[in-house]
Amino acid sequence: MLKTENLAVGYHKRVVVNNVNLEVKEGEILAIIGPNGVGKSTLLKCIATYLEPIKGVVYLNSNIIHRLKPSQLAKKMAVVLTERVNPGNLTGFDIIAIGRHPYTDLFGRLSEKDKEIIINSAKAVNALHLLEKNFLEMSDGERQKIMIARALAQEPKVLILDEPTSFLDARHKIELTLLLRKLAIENNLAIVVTIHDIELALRIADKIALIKDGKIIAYGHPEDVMDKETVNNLYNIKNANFCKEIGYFELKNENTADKKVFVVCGGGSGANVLRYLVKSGYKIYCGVLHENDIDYIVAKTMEVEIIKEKAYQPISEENYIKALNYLKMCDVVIDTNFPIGEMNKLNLKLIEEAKKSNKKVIKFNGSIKDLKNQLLSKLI
Ligand SMILES: Nc1ncnc2c1ncn2[C@@H]1O[C@H](COP(=O)(O)OP(=O)(O)OP(=O)(O)O)[C@@H](O)[C@H]1O
Repeated sequence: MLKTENLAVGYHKRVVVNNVNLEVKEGEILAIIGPNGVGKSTLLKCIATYLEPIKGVVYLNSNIIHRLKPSQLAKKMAVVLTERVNPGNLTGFDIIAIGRHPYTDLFGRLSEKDKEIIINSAKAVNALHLLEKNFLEMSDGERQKIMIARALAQEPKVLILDEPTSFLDARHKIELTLLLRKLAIENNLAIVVTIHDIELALRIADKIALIKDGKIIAYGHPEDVMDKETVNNLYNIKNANFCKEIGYFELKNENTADKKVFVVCGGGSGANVLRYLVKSGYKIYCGVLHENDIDYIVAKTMEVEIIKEKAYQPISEENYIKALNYLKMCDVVIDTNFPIGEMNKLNLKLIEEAKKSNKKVIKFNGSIKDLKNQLLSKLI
């Protein structure tokens, strides 16, 4: 459907992104990701024909897109840019109606069919209630919906969006990304979108292109492309790690509080405790964790000291001894109500050992507030 071939984009012959070879088909979402200023919008503007390529070609089906007449292109491609627009005293309906311009007569008169399409476009983005509302009186999320409805009213095959989530709160971000997914599937649209939120990108995109240093450094299915090294390298991240399995960032465990905490966890009982401790700067040691355990994945992403056990294997005596040595080094032990089964009953023994040797043991009751107070009282 839409394809770039050896494309170089930029301004006044200064190349910003070189050698771009991307493709997006009907029903697919391609997300373009990268740090500020790398050229995501420039690439998008070239694909949308607002900029001529410095080199290479953009194809829409088999047509060279920059050779299509604007009137031909408007029926095939719609573009939603980031810039906040000030259209004057227009309602939601009026703005969406602009999307019908490629189809209306010289005087811009709307037919009954045009009106029906405008209403259906508003419906598709859940914005029927905004048709009568003045655009200038809408919230950012409402405006974004209307701008997308305007694009839909063009009845395009390709939808190009530049940072559509940038002004939106968490709920509207999720709503909008789900909407894009729905549009790709139900309207069979090919969607190209730049997006800063890589956690959302991972969840909605079929393909992802990562831009850095003037080129595409990775391209493919997000699940394949976005591993810790690639994402950390993309953003030069030093104090956090991207977790491929879960698709989000965790802060790294850096010992700034000069206190060592031993956490016995498993099956997710420790994830929030670990997050709190990392934020607070404690040096963290974990008991033995199975390598397929959710707490293992979280702790590993944080670069916490862990003793790893093979999946589905009972904890070995050797690992138990290692854990005991860690435990001795720590100022306090946290028991997170981890699940105790045959596989990890030695972790329970660790808690007993800690109590026997008069270590300070905190039983986590689910409240981080209580944990904080107990830590403060036990560690002073
Ligand atoms: N109209 C222009 N003329 C000349 N240079 C420009 C123009 N617009 C952008 N640039 C430059 O091109 C480079 C890429 O900018 P672009 O806006 O494409 O980056 P971006 O990846 O979209 O950034 P952001 O994430 O901050 O939106 C930057 O160095 C920018 O200064």
